[in-house]
Amino acid sequence: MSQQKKYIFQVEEGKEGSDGRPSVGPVYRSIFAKDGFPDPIEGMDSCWDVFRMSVEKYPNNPMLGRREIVDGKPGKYVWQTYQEVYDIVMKLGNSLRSVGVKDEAKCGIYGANSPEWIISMEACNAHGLYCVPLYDTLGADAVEFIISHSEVSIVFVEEKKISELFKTCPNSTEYMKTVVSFGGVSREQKEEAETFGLVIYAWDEFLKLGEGKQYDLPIKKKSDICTIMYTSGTTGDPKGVMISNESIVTLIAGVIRLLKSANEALTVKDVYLSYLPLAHIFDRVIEECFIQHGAAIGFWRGDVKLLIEDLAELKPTIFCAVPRVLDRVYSGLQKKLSDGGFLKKFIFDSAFSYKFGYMKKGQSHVEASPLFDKLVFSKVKQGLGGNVRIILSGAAPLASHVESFLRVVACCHVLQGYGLTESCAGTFVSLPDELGMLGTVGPPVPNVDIRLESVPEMEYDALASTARGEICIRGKTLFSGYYKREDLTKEVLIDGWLHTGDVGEWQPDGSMKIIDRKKNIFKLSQGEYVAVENIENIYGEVQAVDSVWVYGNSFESFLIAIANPNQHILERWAAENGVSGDYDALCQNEKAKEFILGELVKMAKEKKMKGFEIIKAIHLDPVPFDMERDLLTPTFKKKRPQLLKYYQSVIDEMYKTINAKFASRG
Ligand SMILES: Nc1ncnc2c1ncn2[C@@H]1O[C@H](COP(=O)(O)OP(=O)(O)OP(=O)(O)O)[C@@H](O)[C@H]1O
Repeated sequence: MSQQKKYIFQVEEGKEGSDGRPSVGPVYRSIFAKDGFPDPIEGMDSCWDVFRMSVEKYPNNPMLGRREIVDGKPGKYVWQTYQEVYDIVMKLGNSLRSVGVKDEAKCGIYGANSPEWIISMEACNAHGLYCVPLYDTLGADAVEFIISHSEVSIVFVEEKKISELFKTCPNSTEYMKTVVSFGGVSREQKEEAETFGLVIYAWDEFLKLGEGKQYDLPIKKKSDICTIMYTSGTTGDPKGVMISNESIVTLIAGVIRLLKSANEALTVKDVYLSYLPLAHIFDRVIEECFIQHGAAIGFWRGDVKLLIEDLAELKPTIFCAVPRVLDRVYSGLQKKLSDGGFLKKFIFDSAFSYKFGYMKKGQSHVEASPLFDKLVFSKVKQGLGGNVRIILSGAAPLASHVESFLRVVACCHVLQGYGLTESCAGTFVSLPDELGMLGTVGPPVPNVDIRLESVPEMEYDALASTARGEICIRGKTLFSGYYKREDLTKEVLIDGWLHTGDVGEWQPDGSMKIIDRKKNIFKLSQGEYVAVENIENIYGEVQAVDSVWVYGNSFESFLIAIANPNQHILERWAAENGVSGDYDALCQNEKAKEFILGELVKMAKEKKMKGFEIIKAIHLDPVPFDMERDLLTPTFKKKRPQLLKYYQSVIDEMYKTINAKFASRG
């Protein structure tokens, strides 16, 4: 670690481990914080200030937009200005007070992103309430858990989720007393609510309660909690991450500094498509940044099949995505290319190699090939609406082949960020036009300190010349603890350092590469440690599969996998190999399984994976892993305990068959 790292500088020495504590590497900070961390904007102490100050500065700017529906058809985006939104927020706040909601009460928001979602959140911010977001994809069990755990007394709910919310009754009514619909409420729903001792209001009805009343807004402190954000639970029960005003205002200051240092900036002209769940920290902080800049936020219609159409109409300038969305963009483009015939593909591939070649020589994506951008790649840009200048991927690892492809063809910056709910999202982000940062999450943002901690059981050494270890974060963006789980807080927050559970490797330029996850390792029966996400990332590069879940446990000596094949490729293979049957039948076909397994094994060998990392059997599910079956989180991460439960019988059968085969061979 002696060489000069361009994008970070050392602020503390590393230390050898002692008293059972592992060694820690040196503490590093972004070069953009060389003269100190950026202070939050003056006068901005809370989330409420973020919004309030923008209302004062940009009252007439469009803030929240949704598509107007004319004769059942979606039309243009219709906007509410900052001032208009503010007026509704104030009314809503008065209504909240008038039904007896007190300071620091917990207020649930359950539904897909919408203007009402943001308005409800801002009303909570105004009155110092703890906002508790609930993903619209959550079922009654999870909603009940969160409402009861966080003691939510009032819930704002999307109209179509009311029935799901009622399923949590009567258990949830120990705390929940009032429900406010984002839209209307039927007479039956009113009656049902009554039977549970609940009061339910339609949106307009609730707004009227506050009319003519004026309640003072409490003074908000930086240290106040503004949100209890429940993690989506890839590792077990959701945890209530308490996020303070300070975390958010510090994060915003860091984003401004970072963009400025990279010759970028958000402006009032920026437009954002709000479709990633606001209940997740990634989208929440991006929207806070947009609000702080007086920029515009347009909402999707809540249907993934209509996303591209909403994109085309809104024409956003910044497009945030989780890798799964970008994977779909990638495979959609690949399919179009292979369907387009030899000549089109040849021209595309040639243009791609030419432009990528110049980018590798250090040219920016704009300079590398303006001609091919215009002739070949402009269609891809148009597919995203035509105005996107930054694609930001976050929340999970982005496959390198998808990243490099998009960096060339999307004609905009493609950046990858890394963070946790506990670190208020963005902790690392790659920099524009730095091709060397491909496959990394870039250097730290300029408001945190980072150090690696050795993980001896996985042989990661934070003091080695190529330093590897668990990523630890220190700074004011960190959470204030898990709500009512002091025990869990103490496990991850030690001496001010958040232990992320993710393993990283410093790169020579000061970027971080996420190489492993401490949270999902297990031992096979012969004693070998398996870092399953790492392995899945490699198998994920195989074109013949859209998604793969690798499984093993300490009672078995080998790994198996469940995969969603790529339908197009599997059907093409079947046609070429004389295998008949529809897609569902193909997924059952032994030869088809052999083909997919063969492709995965080929990749494993190419990437020099160890013998025990090579999967020995596969099950093909034609239905992609989904949220409906509770197999994915709303940010499309695999819910491993649930996957195991769902596929348990298939897994038992696979192990039985293979073990019998091994036994018969002696
Ligand atoms: N760019 C990235 N590359 C790799 N992993 C990432 C990236 N961004 C986020 N992650 C992963 O996401 C984790 C944080 O996720 P988040 O805070 O959303 O929690 P969760 O997945 O919802 O729930 P849980 O804490 O229960 O796993 C990180 O610890 C890391 O493992």
